[in-house]
Amino acid sequence: MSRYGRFAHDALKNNQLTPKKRFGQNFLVHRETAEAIVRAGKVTASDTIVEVGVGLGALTLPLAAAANHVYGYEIDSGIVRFHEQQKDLPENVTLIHQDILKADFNEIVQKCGAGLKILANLPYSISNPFIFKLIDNAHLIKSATIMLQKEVADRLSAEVNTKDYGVPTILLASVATVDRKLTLKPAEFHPRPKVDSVVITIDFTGGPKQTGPYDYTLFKHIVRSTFNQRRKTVINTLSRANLFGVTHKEDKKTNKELAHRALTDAGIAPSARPETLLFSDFVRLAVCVEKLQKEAK
Ligand SMILES: C[S@@+](CC[C@H](N)C(=O)[O-])C[C@H]1O[C@@H](n2cnc3c(N)ncnc32)[C@H](O)[C@@H]1O
Repeated sequence: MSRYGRFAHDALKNNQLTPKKRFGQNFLVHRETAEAIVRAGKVTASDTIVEVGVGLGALTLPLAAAANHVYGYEIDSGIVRFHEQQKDLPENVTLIHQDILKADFNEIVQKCGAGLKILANLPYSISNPFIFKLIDNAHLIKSATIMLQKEVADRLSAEVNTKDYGVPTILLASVATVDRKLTLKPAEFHPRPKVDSVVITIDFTGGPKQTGPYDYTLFKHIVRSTFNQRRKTVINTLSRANLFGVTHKEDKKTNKELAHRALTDAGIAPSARPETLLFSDFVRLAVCVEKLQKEAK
C-alpha cells in the first residue's frame, strides 16, 4: 500500500470513519495521481479553486500547493470534524460544510470571484445531478476538471449516433467543450470502486460557435422529450411533446402536422431518430418550433 493509501486507511480507522457508499467515498491513494489531476486542471498560483468533496484531503493538499486559495466543500460531518481536530489543512484552504447540490453558485462566485474553476474527485453518487447543475450555472464557470465513473464520462463525450449519445451529451455541448485527460484504475482508490474512472475537463469558455439567439428552455424541452423515447422517430415524440398548445384528442393530427412542419423547416427528416441529430440540429428545430408557436398565437 502506498504512503497515501496507508494514511487514508489509518485516518479512517483511527477516527472511526467508515467510507460511506452513499457519499461516494473512494479516496485517492497515490499522491502522483492527485498531482496529475491538478496538472490536468491547469491550476496556477493566481487561481481560486472550488473543490467538491475534500475527503481526507488527498487532492486538496496539491491543489493548495498550486493555487492561491481553495474553497473545499464537504458534506460529511465526520470528515469535517476530522479536519477541525487535526488542523491538517493549509491556511489557504477554507473548508465549507455543505452539500454542493444545495449550494447557490451565485454565492460561491461572491466568495471565489468570477469565472469559477472547479476541481473534484467527484462522488459517484452525485455525478449526474452535479453535471446538470454545472450546465444550469454555465455562465458562472470557467472550467471544471472532474473525475467520473468511466461510463458517465463516455456519455458526456459521446459521438453522435452511438448508444452513449443522449441528453447530457447535447446539453453539455450547448454550453461547453469536453476534453478527456486521464483514465484511472480501481487500485487508485480506497476502497476500490468496481469500475475505471476518467478525468475530464469541461471548458465553459470554449462553448459552441455562436448559433444566434434561441429559446434555451424550449431547446432543453425538445431534447429531453425526444430522448425520453429514443427508439421512436422524432416526428412521433415531437407530436406528443405539448409544443403547440393543441391538447384535444381529436387534434392529434394538428400536432403531427405542426411537428412535421417544424422538422422540415429545420431540414430534419421526420423519420430521424434523436441520436442521429447534432446539437446544432436541435437548435434549428427549437427556432422553427418557436416560430410556429408564435404564428399560432
Ligand atoms: C470520491 S471522494 C473524494 C475525496 C478526496 N477528494 C479524494 O480525492 O480522495 C468524494 C468526497 O465527496 C464528499 N461528498 C459526497 N457528496 C457530497 C456533496 N453532495 N457535497 C459535498 N461533498 C460531497 C464525500 O463525503 C467524499 O469526501
